[in-house]
Amino acid sequence: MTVALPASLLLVGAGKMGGAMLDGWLKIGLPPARITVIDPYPSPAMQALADKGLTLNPALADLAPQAVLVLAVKPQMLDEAAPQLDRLIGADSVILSILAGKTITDIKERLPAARAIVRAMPNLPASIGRGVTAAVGSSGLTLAQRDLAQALLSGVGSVEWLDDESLIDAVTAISGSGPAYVFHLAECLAEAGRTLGLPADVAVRLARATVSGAGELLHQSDLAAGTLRENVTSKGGTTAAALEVLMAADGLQPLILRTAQAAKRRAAELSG
Ligand SMILES: NC(=O)C1=CN([C@@H]2O[C@H](COP(=O)(O)OP(=O)(O)OC[C@H]3O[C@@H](n4cnc5c(N)ncnc54)[C@H](O)[C@@H]3O)[C@@H](O)[C@H]2O)C=CC1
Ligand SMILES: O=C(O)[C@@H]1CCC=N1
Repeated sequence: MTVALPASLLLVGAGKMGGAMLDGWLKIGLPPARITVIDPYPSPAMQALADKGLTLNPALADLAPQAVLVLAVKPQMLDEAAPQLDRLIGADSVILSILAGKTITDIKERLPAARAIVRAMPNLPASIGRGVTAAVGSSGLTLAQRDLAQALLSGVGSVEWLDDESLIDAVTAISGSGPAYVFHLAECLAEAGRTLGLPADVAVRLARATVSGAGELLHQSDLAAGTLRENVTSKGGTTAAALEVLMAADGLQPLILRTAQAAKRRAAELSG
């Protein structure tokens, strides 16, 4: 079943993540003429889209209620952004929030007119249509509104619907922030390569190709990550020697756990 894209969509905050999602929505056929963007510091890409029919920073008093309002400002900017939005919420409007930490209750407090809210946590690979988003719907969300949110979110990658909003902070710690951990792995591999004597530019290229190639293999393969790891590991070989360090009791797993716990704690601090 093809679900229609929204008749009107207001994107509040078109930075790295809002901009990435917008790119995806344009690619799946949402016409620029149906999109309005509010951002005090619009990127050149946003200005270019305005030339193609997207409405950029209009007088909000002139705007009709919107089918979908996407909240994509920093969580700390919600208080500043919200007051002007309430009158743009109609009886059937869906609020789609991607703000880390901000709960459905937090959003309802700022937008009293909101009935249907989807709290979602996407990630940056959305910019190439390869994101993963976990989402949870508020009590007032109808099936049709959930389908509309699904149509938008699946336009930028895969979607996991959750019943329990309290899990979203854990999602933020794993897949929301997760791409940064992977990019840092590429930085660490390159640094290790330099320390082992490789020219810096060669080390950067090897690390980048290794992380992206392994990621793509994981994407294309049906095999579990552990099986793919074993496929690299010859008995008594170099990878086995490396993994003895990486998989030691004080190796990567406890470090990643502490990493994710720090992110989850911060998400909780951003609520309210
Ligand atoms: N960057 C990421 O990988 C992810 C970010 N998020 C969430 O997305 C949201 C945005 O994060 P980023 O895109 O990284 O930040 P960003 O700083 O790149 O984008 C925020 C945008 O909001 C604009 N803005 C500031 N005040 C505004 C206002 N009053 N009205 C409208 N726009 C305003 C800024 O000019 C900026 O373009 C955050 O709430 C974050 O938790 C969620 C998942 C992943
Ligand atoms: O760093 C942040 O707070 C946001 C949420 C997940 C990724 N970026």
